[in-house]
Amino acid sequence: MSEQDRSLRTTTTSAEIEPHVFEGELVEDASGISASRLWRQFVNRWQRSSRVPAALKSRQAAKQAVQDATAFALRAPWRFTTTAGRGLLAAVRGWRRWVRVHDYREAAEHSEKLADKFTEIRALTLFRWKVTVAVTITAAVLVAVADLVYGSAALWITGSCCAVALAFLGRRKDGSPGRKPSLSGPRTLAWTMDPQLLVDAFRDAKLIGKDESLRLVERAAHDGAGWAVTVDLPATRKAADAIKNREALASALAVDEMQLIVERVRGRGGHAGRVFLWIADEDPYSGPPVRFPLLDAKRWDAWRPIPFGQDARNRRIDLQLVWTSLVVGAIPRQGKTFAARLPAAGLILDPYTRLYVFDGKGGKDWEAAGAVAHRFVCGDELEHVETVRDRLVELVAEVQSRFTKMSALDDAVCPESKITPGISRDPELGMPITAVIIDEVQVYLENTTRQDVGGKKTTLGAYITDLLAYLARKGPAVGIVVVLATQRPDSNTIPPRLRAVLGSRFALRVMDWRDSNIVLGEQMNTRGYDASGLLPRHKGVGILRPDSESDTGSEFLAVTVQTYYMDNAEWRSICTRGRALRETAGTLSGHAAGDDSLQTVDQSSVVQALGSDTGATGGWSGRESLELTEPLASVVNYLGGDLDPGVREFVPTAELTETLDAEPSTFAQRMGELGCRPVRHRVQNEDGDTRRVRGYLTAEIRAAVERAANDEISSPDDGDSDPS
Ligand SMILES: Nc1ncnc2c1ncn2[C@@H]1O[C@H](COP(=O)(O)OP(=O)(O)OP(=O)(O)O)[C@@H](O)[C@H]1O
Repeated sequence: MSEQDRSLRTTTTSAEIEPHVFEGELVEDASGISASRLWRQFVNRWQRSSRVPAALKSRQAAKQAVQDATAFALRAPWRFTTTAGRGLLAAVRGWRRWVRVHDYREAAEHSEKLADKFTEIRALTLFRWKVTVAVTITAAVLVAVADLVYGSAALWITGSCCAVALAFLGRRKDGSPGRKPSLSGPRTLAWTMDPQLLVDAFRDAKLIGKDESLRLVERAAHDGAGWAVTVDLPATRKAADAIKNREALASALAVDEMQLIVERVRGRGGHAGRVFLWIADEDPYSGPPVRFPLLDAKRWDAWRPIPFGQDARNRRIDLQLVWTSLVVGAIPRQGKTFAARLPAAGLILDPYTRLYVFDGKGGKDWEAAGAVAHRFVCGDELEHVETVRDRLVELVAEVQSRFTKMSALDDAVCPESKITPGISRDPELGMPITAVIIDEVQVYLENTTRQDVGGKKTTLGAYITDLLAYLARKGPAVGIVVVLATQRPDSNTIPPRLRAVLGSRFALRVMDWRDSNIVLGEQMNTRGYDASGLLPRHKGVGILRPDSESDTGSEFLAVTVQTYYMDNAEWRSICTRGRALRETAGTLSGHAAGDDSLQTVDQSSVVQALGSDTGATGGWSGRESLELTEPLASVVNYLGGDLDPGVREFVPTAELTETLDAEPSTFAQRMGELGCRPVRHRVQNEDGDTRRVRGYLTAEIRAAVERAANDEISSPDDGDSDPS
């Protein structure tokens, strides 16, 4: 058989056999394979199992685990203690929130119903305190009993259980590393429940130091439309500073400063460090205007304080007019005219009162007063300004004649050389309470028409200023009341010589603190009273500084007042009523009675009166025309004739600062800049004792004025610049 045949056969054979060969697996010997296979399977599963701890999966991991376990064991006591401590803190905090009914209170605060819920909250707080005390006592008794029965083991077990529970409570949770930051909720009233917050607020406002605290004289209580609390400051702190820093305190308490009233508690039960706080629930001046109470009065007595407005706590604020004068200052449209018409209305309703009404605006605002006024001028033309001047000259002459008349009166009728209600109503004496009411007084004070007064050249405006200053200074004793309103309360419009003698001040909103100080008095902004901070929407709201010298001098330095509201129709009806009252009493006179004739007046005696008092002519006070700088101008104005050589040698600093209402250190500094140095001088008091006081020699003041005349003193700026 050939090679080819063999190959063909093989091919053929294999082709024949192939269909009978099946797929198969090569199987090793069974006994040798299974043990190693099982081990590998086990190792495989052990390594991959998530249930087997990593530390047991490799030798290296086990070593690391042992190291970690050792470290953990060493750190465990410390960690347990801190965790339990954290738990204790959390527990105390939780208990505090619970016992103070925090959740309920917050809900009430959010819905602004805290005031309504106050009693409920207080009752619940008390109840929870009782529960706390009961639980504490019970727990203590149980532990004591357990200790007696089972020995100290019971204490250890209880302590351990508590520690574990606290540790559990204080454990760190993912995403809560330590204290949770919280969004601040309304903190406005939180202090009412927690006095500590009040202490914090005083600290934040820098009214007390870090280590100082407050003493709560009375717990916070809801009073009217706000919360009231009385506190005692630490011994080194003054209530006046709290009043001064009202804004900072308002910020610390998270309220608008308009809502916060800070008052010093005076008189019985009060002292220099006792502060009364009242926080209004909402803007106290946002409500509707309050009706003027005298609208319903048939008549009024000018000697009685006249209702003027309400403070934030809705307390009525009255204005005493007899013995004093009033200036109202504000930017336009804030309620100046409306405010000035309130005292005018009170005076109109007294038929024994005589009125001089001058309206520099010339509108309808005062028109109705023409029916009742003894003298009435409405307009800003030169003829009007001249008429105002003539009427004031007439009145100055009358003041002189009243003094003469009063000096001749019997002691029984006139005991104190001051007008009395009896004198003012006696038709035979002819000395009724006489009010000079001038709206937009700047129209008259700023008139620059040249005027010759007693041979001295001056302006019409300056002359009117002198006349008004005389009336405001000398007039109150004989029943003259000056009420001025101006929309330009700057130092050029109301010169210091006039400003210094105006007793009561009312500042509605003004442009800045300087203007506010011009109306309210020097340094008033640094004492916490700044009318530039009043809001434009608060029409008729202003800061009232009543005359501290008047007999009814109030206990507060100044107060924010919302004036009563009297619309034009009501004002007209008051004027009509005033006229009817005068007709009945037979006191209708002058313009209202159709008599506008000018009285003949001895001009030279008027000039002389002004010269010896306000200094329009001659005398040392006449040096005001030099445009003296402050405070020299006010000093010269105040001392007047006392500055003449040989009259008065020395004037105490305290007298000047008190009279001029100046801050002593600033006053001394400015006087020093003007070359006046204080000296110590012996003065005799009323008891005849002598003592040494600081003050100024009038010769020094004269010298400073002389230097001003010689232009040795720089600027004539008499602005109320405030160092603050
Ligand atoms: N007590 C008040 N309560 C509410 N609104 C008031 C009060 N007083 C005045 N107003 C309102 O303020 C507005 C301005 O008042 P007023 O005319 O007295 O301002 P003014 O300061 O005299 O303005 P001007 O300088 O232009 O004369 C008035 O229209 C009045 O409605």
